[in-house]
Amino acid sequence: MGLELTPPTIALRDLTLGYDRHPAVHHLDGEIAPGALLAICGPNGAGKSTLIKSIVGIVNPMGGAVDFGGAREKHGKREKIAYLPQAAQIDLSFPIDVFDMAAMGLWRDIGLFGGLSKLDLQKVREALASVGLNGFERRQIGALSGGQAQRLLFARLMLQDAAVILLDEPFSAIDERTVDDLLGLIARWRGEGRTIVAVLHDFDMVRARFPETLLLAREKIFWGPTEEALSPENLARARKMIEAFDERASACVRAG
Ligand SMILES: Nc1ncnc2c1ncn2[C@@H]1O[C@H](COP(=O)(O)OP(=O)(O)OP(=O)(O)O)[C@@H](O)[C@H]1O
Repeated sequence: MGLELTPPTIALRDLTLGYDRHPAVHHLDGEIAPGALLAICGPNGAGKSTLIKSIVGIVNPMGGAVDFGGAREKHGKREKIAYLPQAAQIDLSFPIDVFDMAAMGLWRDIGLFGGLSKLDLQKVREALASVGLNGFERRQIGALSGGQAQRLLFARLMLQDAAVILLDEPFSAIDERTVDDLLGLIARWRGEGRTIVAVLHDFDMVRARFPETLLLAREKIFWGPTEEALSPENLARARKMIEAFDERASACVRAG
């Protein structure tokens, strides 16, 4: 599948994010270059999901901005961002089969009530085949294993044909073979010039596959080459930073 739009530079400018006026991410600056393959790492509660959601536009900044350099509106269309939330936030219990679920990746192009053309049907079949789900087209999604469900979600992402793809812990509770297959897809997307940002906890995988890493612990600990980002010193600083926040949190609870 060719890339219709070149990815924008995504600039985070003094970005502060939070919930109910409690900041979760502080004063973050940095740029995600077009075609970047960026891992976001950090302890639990570091603000990784919150950051991803702010790039998608689900969480609004308390301060600063996520700046697409005016490129979010191009050719009369909103720049497409594909987003895969954490598995726990995805409801796979509704009655729909694998084929129709994957085809939902095309809805921006065909509209909610548009029919699928022959070419669309072909695209869906190809996407399912490329994640190893041929033969599963008419299976209800609730009857898939965790790994098969994740393959399906990757097929749907692929059909969105977005210039920017954001993945929040895409490999938790997924077996090694599925992870390898899905990492292969990510490499293919990168080869097509897409920007890919993934929240990941497996440092070995990040070192092997992701050239650039943002190590986050409520604020930027390091953003740059992965080997440096994940140095023992930076990881220790990230842990300390989160512990400091936890202490403050429990002090507030006691005070309340
Ligand atoms: N909807 C929400 N309402 C209030 N607070 C929230 C909400 N979502 C997240 N938070 C808080 O914001 C902080 C950052 O959470 P976030 O989920 O971004 O961290 P994370 O780095 O993705 O963590 P994990 O690795 O555990 O998924 C945490 O203190 C969390 O409790």
